[in-house]
Amino acid sequence: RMEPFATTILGPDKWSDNFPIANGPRQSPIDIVPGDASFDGGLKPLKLKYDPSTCLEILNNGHSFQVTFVDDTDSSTLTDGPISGIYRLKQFHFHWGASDDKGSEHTVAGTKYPAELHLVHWNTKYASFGEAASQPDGLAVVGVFLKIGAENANLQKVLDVFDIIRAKGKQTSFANFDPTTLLPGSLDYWTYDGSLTTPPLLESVTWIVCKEPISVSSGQMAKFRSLLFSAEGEPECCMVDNYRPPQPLKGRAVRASFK
Ligand SMILES: NS(=O)(=O)c1ccc(C(=O)NCc2ccccc2F)cc1
Ligand SMILES: [Zn+2]
Repeated sequence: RMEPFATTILGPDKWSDNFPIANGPRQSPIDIVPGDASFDGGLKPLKLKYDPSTCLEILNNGHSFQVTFVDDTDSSTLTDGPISGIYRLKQFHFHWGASDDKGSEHTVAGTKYPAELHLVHWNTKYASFGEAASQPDGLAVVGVFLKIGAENANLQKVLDVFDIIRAKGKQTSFANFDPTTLLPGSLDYWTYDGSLTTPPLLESVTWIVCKEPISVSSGQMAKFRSLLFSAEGEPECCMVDNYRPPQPLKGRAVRASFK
């Protein structure tokens, strides 16, 4: 059985050697058990306002691919939901498996989805993403599950540039993409206090996980798996299983925005 991130120097089981916070009190992802989540009528609907003109580039960073946004103004923001203040969109990326039966980081009553989208935002009460990332209320990540079904035309716009960013370190300009097109019809969500799911695993994330998945076709999932963990000139290593498994809840409450 291939351990997740087996192809990187440090698999998730070994992250605690260099990042002791890996065994901390608010680590992510988690298994979300809908029956254990408590409905909170005080939770506001998510307000996501994205300006496609802030979309900048797409890059293969060696553990996922990410689409990065210009974040020097409040053009693309997350407000309301479980958070207070204004959080700016920095980037979005995905996690996925070697096969359609795994790949998501969060699970729902033990169910794994083939992939999970993360839209990463930082609290503008801090000066930068880097500073916010070290604060308990610094980041807010919206998670969206991908479920095998109809081909997703909006997602395809991202997959169409994969041949250019196939290897680690490759990047290309990527303009006028609207991440709103990757959101499900319903923005019902679960929320809990967590962390980055890759090193440095900082415990600075308010997680907002949408209940409704978006669709992806099996062929599109194959395209995700055509990316490489390896750089040009290195032995080719397919980018798959770049997900951290669920971590202990350690007494945390998971709240639901819906009944
Ligand atoms: N999978 S996820 O939880 O959504 C996640 C989101 C962002 C990062 C990140 O930006 N890491 C680099 C980084 C970390 C801290 C400070 C600056 C950085 F660039 C890592 C994981
Ligand atoms: Zn992520």
